Amino acid sequence: MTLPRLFILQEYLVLPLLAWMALKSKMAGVALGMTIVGITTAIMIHYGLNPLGMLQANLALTTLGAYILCVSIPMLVLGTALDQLDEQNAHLEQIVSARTTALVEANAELQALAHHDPLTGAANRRYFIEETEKNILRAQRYEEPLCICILDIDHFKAINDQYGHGMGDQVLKQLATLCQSLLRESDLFARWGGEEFVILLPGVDIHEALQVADKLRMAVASSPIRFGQLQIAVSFSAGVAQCRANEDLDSMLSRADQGLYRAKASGRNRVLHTAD
Ligand SMILES: Nc1nc2c(ncn2[C@@H]2O[C@H](COP(=O)(O)OP(=O)(O)OP(=O)(O)O)[C@@H](O)[C@H]2O)c(=O)[nH]1
Repeated sequence: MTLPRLFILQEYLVLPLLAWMALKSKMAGVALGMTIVGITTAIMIHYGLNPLGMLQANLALTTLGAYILCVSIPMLVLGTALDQLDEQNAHLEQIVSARTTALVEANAELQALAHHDPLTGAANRRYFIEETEKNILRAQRYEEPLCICILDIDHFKAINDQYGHGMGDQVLKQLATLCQSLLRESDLFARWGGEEFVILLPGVDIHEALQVADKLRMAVASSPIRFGQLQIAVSFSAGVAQCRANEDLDSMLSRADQGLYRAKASGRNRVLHTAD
């Protein structure tokens, strides 16, 4: 039996279906689509429902074979191209993701460089100023105590002159590491410049700040700095100031500096605050 030409499975009507399957499932879709078309048409031919409008089954099967060959080649090309496109997209996504990770890491490194002193690893002057100014405003608003401390290594020039800059750098590094290990997480230890360091002590009044600074002073004085075969004793002098109402960082630094000056003048290796 031959189906009326209008109602039979028109070969070109199958093409949009195959193209759709190729787009959806790429090569797998093309293979599945061609299999469904081939099997369905072969079964129809077997039962005499000749979808290709031919009376002779063997002629219809030959035509089906040729049809499948003609349709499958462009569909396979399409499926392969889409598969390759997918692979390229996945590869591009990998590259973008790797570059994004590298950028995030580089950004974190830049942030660390922008906030830290390269020699000692302590916070740098700029970061200290930013953080301390914020903390001063907060402390004044909530009427909480806050102190800063300036410490300066004693006779540092003599250390450089006598043992060389390598030893001088080692002193700076080891002193910074030791002091940081003795401070709270909420404190901020920073290199102000040269052999001078500053400490932000939030939530701490002048009595506690003097105690903290003295604890650091004693620890430094009793921990000789080792560099190669050399071992030397180091000390520092420090000045401390507690934040007053409406006072800014410059004023606090200047008062702490007066304490430091007095500590140096009265023999070094001590911690003092301003007399006023
Ligand atoms: N090794 C080294 N030396 C530095 C660095 N920055 C500054 N200095 C040296 O630190 C020395 C500071 O000397 P001074 O300001 O005279 O102070 P001091 O010798 O410690 O004297 P007092 O503070 O009065 O006890 C100078 O010789 C600087 O060259 C650094 O990063 N590494």
